[in-house]
Amino acid sequence: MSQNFPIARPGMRIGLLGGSFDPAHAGHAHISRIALRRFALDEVWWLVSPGNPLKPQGPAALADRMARAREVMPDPRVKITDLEQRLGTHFTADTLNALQSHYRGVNFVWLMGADNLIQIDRWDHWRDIFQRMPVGVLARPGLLMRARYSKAARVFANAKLPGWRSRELAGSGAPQWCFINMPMSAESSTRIRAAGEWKSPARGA
Ligand SMILES: Nc1ncnc2c1ncn2[C@@H]1O[C@H](COP(=O)(O)OP(=O)(O)OP(=O)(O)O)[C@@H](O)[C@H]1O
Ligand SMILES: O=C(O)c1ccc[n+]([C@@H]2O[C@H](COP(=O)([O-])O)[C@@H](O)[C@H]2O)c1
Repeated sequence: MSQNFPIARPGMRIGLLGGSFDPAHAGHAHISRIALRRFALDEVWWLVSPGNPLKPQGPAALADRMARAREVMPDPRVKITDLEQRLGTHFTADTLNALQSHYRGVNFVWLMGADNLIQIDRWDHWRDIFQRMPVGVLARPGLLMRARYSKAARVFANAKLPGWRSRELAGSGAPQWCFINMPMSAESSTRIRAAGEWKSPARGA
């Protein structure tokens, strides 16, 4: 299954940012750059998903979302991938399992915005995600308190690494997670779609 899979050497520190990217925007680019620096990562891989299992309306065509993502994020340290499509996985826990099996010895970190920390307890096998690899959470406007008191934050309270130790996260075992409070971007795909600024020929149901 290695055809067209990005290359990664054992020991590399790679952040995985999963998302619909429908479309990709400056907020994704912003948190990727912050994650590279604050978690001392070698690379960030965007996992442009075939579709979020919790969203009833399918996203725009994968090829269109990939093309837009490449325009938005030309930084060579950030790889735009359709790995979930290639792996045939839909749930994040399955994707991370498959990637760890394929890339033995690579230090992966699951990255997500604060909105997803708030709702991750609705994801399939969500505790396994925290048990499997370190998790880096990036602040999103207006969500600080809800994120702090979210179920996931409470369940894994003892595994929280303080922000000033963020550079240790990628090399640490799991469960371990870290919340980064930084200058935030208010951009969202919802706003861009609502403004009619993103049109894709194919949109799934
Ligand atoms: N402005 C932002 N600040 C912090 N995190 C963000 C931001 N935009 C997106 N993210 C995070 O990036 C990942 C992928 O996001 P996604 O593709 O769903 O974009 P979105 O703008 O949240 O989309 P939508 O508005 O359709 O929900 C998620 O973990 C999300 O929390
Ligand atoms: O595994 C799940 O149950 C699950 C449920 C909802 C969302 N996710 C993942 O969370 C990431 C963010 O999704 P989205 O649609 O908010 O960009 C993306 O990689 C999704 O596949 C995963």
